[in-house]
Amino acid sequence: MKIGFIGLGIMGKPMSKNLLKAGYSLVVLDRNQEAVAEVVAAGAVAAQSASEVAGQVDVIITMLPNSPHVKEVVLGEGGVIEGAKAGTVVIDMSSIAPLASREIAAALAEKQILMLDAPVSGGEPKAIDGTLSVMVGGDKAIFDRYYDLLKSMAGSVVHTGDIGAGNVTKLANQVIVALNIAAMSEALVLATKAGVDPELVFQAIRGGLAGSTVLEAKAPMVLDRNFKPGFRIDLHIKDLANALDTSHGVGAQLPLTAAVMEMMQALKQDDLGTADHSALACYYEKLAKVEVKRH
Ligand SMILES: NC(=O)c1ccc[n+]([C@@H]2O[C@H](COP(=O)([O-])OP(=O)(O)OC[C@H]3O[C@@H](n4cnc5c(N)ncnc54)[C@H](O)[C@@H]3O)[C@@H](O)[C@H]2O)c1
Ligand SMILES: O=C(O)[C@H](O)CO
Repeated sequence: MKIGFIGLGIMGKPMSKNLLKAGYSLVVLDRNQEAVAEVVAAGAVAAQSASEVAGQVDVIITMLPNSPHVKEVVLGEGGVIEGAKAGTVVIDMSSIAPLASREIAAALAEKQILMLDAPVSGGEPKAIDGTLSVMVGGDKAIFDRYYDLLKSMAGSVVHTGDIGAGNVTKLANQVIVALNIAAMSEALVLATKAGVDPELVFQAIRGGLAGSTVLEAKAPMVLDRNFKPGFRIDLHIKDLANALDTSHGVGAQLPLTAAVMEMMQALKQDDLGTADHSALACYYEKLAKVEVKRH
């Protein structure tokens, strides 16, 4: 099967390489020509525009930063909608606003182009290993048809409802991840300030009830002072903004999410927007005038 893949960033590059390894033929596009060259060297063919990608394939995967990027690439001038024939399927794996997914799907439906929203969790390490968690919204029959394709990049692929449900699920994921990193940061700063080695605290608690995937992935980054993304604070601000917007629309209250959003915005003001979201620890460190690190 020939697949289009648009967006070869931190996540899209390893995901596209896993599709090549699984035997799919790929037509790829990104603004970053270095990323394109790397995936072409692994066996893909490059295209010059999204409409050119769409003209050569039956399925197009997008892995772009946010709603405006997906709208531009799919519906804009030279976009997917201009090159795709009726029956083509767009699988948007970016994390975008659920409302935007529904709007893009409705515009595509006017040309009989189908869509799934299929955002992912697991970060760069799981994108490389092909063990991402994929959460999918859209027609169940289309989900079933493309389950194997998605599974070749993932450890789990779960259909959570109609179009937009994938991104609602991803917002729930992002709330949990943000609050977990905040809790971890708060705890490690407390221990450090109280004179206990944070590395020993991590070793002591990781097997207990406080242990988590977030603690395993992010505590070592804080202890090593390694804030290379990973997942940028800027992108997490985007997700929390989408979560807060969605919560207002549906009448849910997210007081902890709102608090962590303010912390992330303060870090962006301190020029940490491009740092990994584990740099949330720096917010607490600044308040407590202490640094969490291995002794
Ligand atoms: N990084 C993570 O750990 C992670 C994990 C899960 C989900 N996500 C989500 O996945 C999506 C992608 O994240 P990422 O970290 O790979 O971002 P990234 O910024 O590394 O990659 C985005 C890519 O899209 C390309 N791009 C942007 N606009 C384009 C356009 N108009 N035409 C062609 N290419 C264009 C960029 O050049 C870049 O290579 C985001 O929605 C993010 O929230 C990221
Ligand atoms: O779940 C994840 O992979 C991170 O929170 C980035 O989206």
